[in-house]
Amino acid sequence: MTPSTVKPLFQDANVFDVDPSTGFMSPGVPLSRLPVQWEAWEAILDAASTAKIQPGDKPDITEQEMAASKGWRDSARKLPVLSITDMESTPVELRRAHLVLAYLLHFYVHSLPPTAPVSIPRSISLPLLRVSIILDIPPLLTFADTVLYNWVLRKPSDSEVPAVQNLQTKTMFTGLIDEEEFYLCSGRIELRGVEALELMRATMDEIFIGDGTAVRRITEYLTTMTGVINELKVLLQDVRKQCDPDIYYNEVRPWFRGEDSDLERRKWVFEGLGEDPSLSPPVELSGPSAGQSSMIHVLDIFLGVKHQSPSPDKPSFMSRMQRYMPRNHRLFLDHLNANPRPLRAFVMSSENAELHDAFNRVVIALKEFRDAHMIIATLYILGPARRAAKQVWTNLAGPGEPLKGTGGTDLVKFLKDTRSRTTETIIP
Ligand code: HEM
Repeated sequence: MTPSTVKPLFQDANVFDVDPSTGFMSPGVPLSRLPVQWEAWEAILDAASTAKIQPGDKPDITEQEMAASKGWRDSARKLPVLSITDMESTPVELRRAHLVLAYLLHFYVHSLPPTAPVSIPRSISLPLLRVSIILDIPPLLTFADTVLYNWVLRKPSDSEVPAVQNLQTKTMFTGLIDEEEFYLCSGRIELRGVEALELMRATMDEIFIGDGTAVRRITEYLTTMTGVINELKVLLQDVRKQCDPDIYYNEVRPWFRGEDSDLERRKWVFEGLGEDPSLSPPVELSGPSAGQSSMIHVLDIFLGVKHQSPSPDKPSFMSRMQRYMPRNHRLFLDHLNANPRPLRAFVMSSENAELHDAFNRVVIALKEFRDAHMIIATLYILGPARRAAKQVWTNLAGPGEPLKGTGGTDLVKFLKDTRSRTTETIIP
């Protein structure tokens, strides 16, 4: 294959909804309220926040709080099934609709008493299933809903690219700064990562040229990228500044559980599903995880980090998480994966010591990002789980079984594995 016959991989990034300024984040401020036709959804979502609906398995939940939840759920159940026909060709409305309906779904399911059957009313289930089919993502809360399409500007700005510190979260379960900072930490990483995307694009272009000048330029790009990934690590560690681990674990995280993390292993029933032949039951429902961040997946693909599944007949967690990404971002990852000239092979065949070093330093930076991430996961999940009077996660797992992540993973083993896979990418 000659350079002239090969189309650079990143050339059509826009086609995949990867914006040159905001990367995987919405290219402009996302729609913050649906048009009046769907105001009933927005209004009932506001009502959940105003009534301060609490998780049904909150250890010290009061009679009053249970009554408020029940009142809210009754109102949600009484809503009419609104048609989505008029938004079908308007992606920004579809995305906001998915977000609003998914928050409603999680409010509904997780405010139920812990042993009540999970039966999602038609008013929520039918439009959510329909919107999800068009968007080609599962009908529950995803990373895109909580982060990519869930922000406004803190202060008005003329700049096309929002400054990382100028983001504010739009929709939340608790309204707590801890929840907001949990989302914004990821949002800042997405925005800061845009430079890494640009460096990847430039690197791929140079690989297609492949001469001595290209090797020198790639070495420079990789060196810059190491600095960017180090900054992503700092942004991750900064979550500790305003997100308290116990508040996160006890008050925010319970809202995120998917069907596969349900404490009572209840099946989620989507009412009305059988009355519309175009709908089929969801296959798998994992809660939102930053494991759905395309940014980290792109870095893995670019560097050649290969994640493996614990069993050969099951997809790896990372490939499973791609099902939860916006469809075009998933296609972008497939496109990059099909790269006929991967960077790692190019570096190995170049036999250039400086390029080797620069490549390995990027891999080490990503490994160090994962080291920091493990410390964060320990601080925000393992620590509070041990401290919690009622250890919900260990209850789920049963005595002697490992602690589970939001995506249903054996948390510690899984995070150690992804880190090992990163280390294995270093060129000896
Ligand atoms: C307080 C902050 C965070 C906590 C408590 C946390 C926790 C976790 C947990 C428990 C998992 C296991 C998978 C699951 O079941 O969901 C996970 C995976 C993952 N998280 Fe986080 N996370 C945090 C922030 C972030 C951020 C900001 C990012 C980057 C945008 C990130 C990226 C990932 C990735 C890529 C995975 C897949 C495993 C890997 O690549 O190593 N996380 N996280």
